[in-house]
Amino acid sequence: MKTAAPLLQGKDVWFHRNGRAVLQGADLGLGPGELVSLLGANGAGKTTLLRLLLGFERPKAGEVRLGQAALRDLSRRAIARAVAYVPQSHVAPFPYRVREVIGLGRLAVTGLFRAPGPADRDAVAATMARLGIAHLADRPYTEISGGERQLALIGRALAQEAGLLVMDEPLTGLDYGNQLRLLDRLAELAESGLGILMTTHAPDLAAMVSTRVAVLINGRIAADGPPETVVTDAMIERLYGVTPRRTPKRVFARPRP
Ligand SMILES: Nc1ncnc2c1ncn2[C@@H]1O[C@H](COP(=O)(O)OP(=O)(O)OP(=O)(O)O)[C@@H](O)[C@H]1O
Repeated sequence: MKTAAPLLQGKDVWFHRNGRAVLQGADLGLGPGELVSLLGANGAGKTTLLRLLLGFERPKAGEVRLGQAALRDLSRRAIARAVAYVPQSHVAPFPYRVREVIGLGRLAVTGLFRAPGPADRDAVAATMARLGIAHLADRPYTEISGGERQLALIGRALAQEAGLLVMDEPLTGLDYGNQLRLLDRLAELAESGLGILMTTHAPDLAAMVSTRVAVLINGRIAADGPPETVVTDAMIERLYGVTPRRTPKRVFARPRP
């Protein structure tokens, strides 16, 4: 990472959509070396909170701060130098090669009006090596697997040289193996100093790797702390309205001998 990441912090954030209060005083922070999972039921407002933390939307009340500055006072480029965003996995309309997708991250560093130079090509190569995807460099982004696509998007974010990474449901659509592999990569990146905030619908997986788990309920962060204190049976019931199951449920009666 280029510089120590500043703290990104949403403080008492309020936001309305269609006259409905989606966020009602949410507090959430992200610092270097943290891997924070944000849990919440469908429609709870997780993506909305991420968009506010990234400066794509402005809170109706409260504020978002990046280091010493209010986010609203910073340019899009200044924010992008500090905070990279990996949106929900998508299929690109154009078959860019993986190295080109990652190269797009350099725009935040070089600006739009300078052609990429050897330093940019080196940065892209180093990023692919770091993520173990150098062998995919010349493959079209549209023809790689969901797990590989997710790594390419993380590569694009890392090439931006931002110290903080915000990801929206990175586990969605990945098979169990790729989910675990991706989480291991994210844990390694956090150990190397990157601050990572991700939304997820997989509390058990989040609990395995996160340094903190935050829970969004009724527009507020209802809990935020170490996984073992937050991801409890009681919290799962409160979040999703179900009792967690760890043993298989027998649907059919056993045949009589
Ligand atoms: N573009 C939009 N226009 C209007 N309402 C929206 C829009 N996007 C989201 N909403 C509404 O805002 C609320 C919060 O949505 P948001 O996408 O932030 O939730 P989420 O927790 O990320 O949900 P999910 O887990 O289903 O992805 C929901 O009620 C949703 O219907």
